[in-house]
Amino acid sequence: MLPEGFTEKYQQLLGAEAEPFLASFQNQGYKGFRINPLKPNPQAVNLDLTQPVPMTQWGYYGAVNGRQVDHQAGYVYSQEPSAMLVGAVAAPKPGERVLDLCAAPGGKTTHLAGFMQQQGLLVANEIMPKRAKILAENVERFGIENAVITNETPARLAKKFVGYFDRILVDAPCSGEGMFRKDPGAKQYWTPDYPAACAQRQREILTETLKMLRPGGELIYSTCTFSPEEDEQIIAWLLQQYPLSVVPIARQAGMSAGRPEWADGNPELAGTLRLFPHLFNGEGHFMAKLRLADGPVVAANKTKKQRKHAAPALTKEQQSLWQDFAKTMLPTTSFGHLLVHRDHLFAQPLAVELKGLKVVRPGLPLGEFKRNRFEPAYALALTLTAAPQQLDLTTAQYVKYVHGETFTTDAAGKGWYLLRYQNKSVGFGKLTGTTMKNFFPKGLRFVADVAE
Ligand SMILES: C[S@@+](CC[C@H](N)C(=O)[O-])C[C@H]1O[C@@H](n2cnc3c(N)ncnc32)[C@H](O)[C@@H]1O
Repeated sequence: MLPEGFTEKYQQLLGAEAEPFLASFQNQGYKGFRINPLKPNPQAVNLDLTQPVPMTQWGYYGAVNGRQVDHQAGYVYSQEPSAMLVGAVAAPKPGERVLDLCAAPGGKTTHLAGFMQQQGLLVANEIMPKRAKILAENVERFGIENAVITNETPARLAKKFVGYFDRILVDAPCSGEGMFRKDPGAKQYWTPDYPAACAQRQREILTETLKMLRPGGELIYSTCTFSPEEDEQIIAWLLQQYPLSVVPIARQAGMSAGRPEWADGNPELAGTLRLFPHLFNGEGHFMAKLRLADGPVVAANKTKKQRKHAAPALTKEQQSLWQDFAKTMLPTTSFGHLLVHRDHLFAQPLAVELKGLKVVRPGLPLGEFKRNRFEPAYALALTLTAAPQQLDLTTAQYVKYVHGETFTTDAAGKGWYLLRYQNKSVGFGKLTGTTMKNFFPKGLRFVADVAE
């Protein structure tokens, strides 16, 4: 059942089209997934790749099994098909400075990273601590090297990153009307006043966002709701408040233009994109792309520019432990800016000043210094395609590994091994004699489903 007031609202807005629109809520939704272009042979997955999602380079219709190696090794991300168009519209270029402001659980972040090809800086932020942790796990799984993950409010980020980003995605918290079919729980919050309350929060978020966008940069705004208050009316407000212009989004069959008449009539609004579930094989979504005019940075007086950043140096001992590991285990030893935080070693793609911010991960985790040894991070393993010392696991060994068990092997060497299964890097192990010690992260252990 749809919430009271919802049906009447859309009957009024959509007229004759309301009937098929409302009827679509009775149908089953669509499942989708994206393959990961950051991995070698991204197509090498045990999934059907015959039904691509239109306009998305790496998106397909179908369901992912979270207990199989394709998921564990970060070859796939399960994502609702309409949501994939947001990343496709944002399409950052390698080398850009990109902010994904409302990023958890990471559907768009992982998509943006695919475009960036490990080059430039991707700051993925999430305000809710628990969700930020899930975001970090997905970034890790996807093997993303150039991401910094923060757990901040937009206002606090805006103080640090004045006019800094080339591209910002605001996948805004919204009334979620487009998810009523996929997630019936989303209906419970809806009242006729809810969209206006969400719109107020969206304007607050966007006010901070604009301070962080460089002149000439692009803002991508998206919601998973149909409500004009949170969609066209937000874009109309942005166009009134700031020197922004709409970059029209190309449409394919089943995709609809934004409705200027649902806001202030500004014809530019027709360049935004709507996805309706009765016209497109996916859930409800709205997205817009806006360009900030060249000129001064939009910023409040009290904000500070990013300062030159001196990363905390490694001690001599740390340097030698890291170099010993890198020399024997890594194909390259150039990892951007190295920094140590509480005995953990990270590589930052660009030197970024994060002092005072709640940081979940300041760059790619490389490992941890423990007494007189270095223990490599799981995240590092998932970025590697090969290592001088590596072992192809049998199915039985893989099952044991992701379950957290040791296993025996007759491999000849000793010490760290990059473990691989079905040609995918799945983690690190450490060989002593014939026993491979398990370094699969405790919190991620699972019972693998290896039945094909
Ligand atoms: C639509 S979801 C993001 C989905 C994500 N982009 C993805 O593709 O996986 C919106 C996010 O905004 C966060 N959020 C809620 N209130 C916020 C606020 N005031 N400022 C910034 N983010 C907020 C929510 O916790 C939520 O994770």
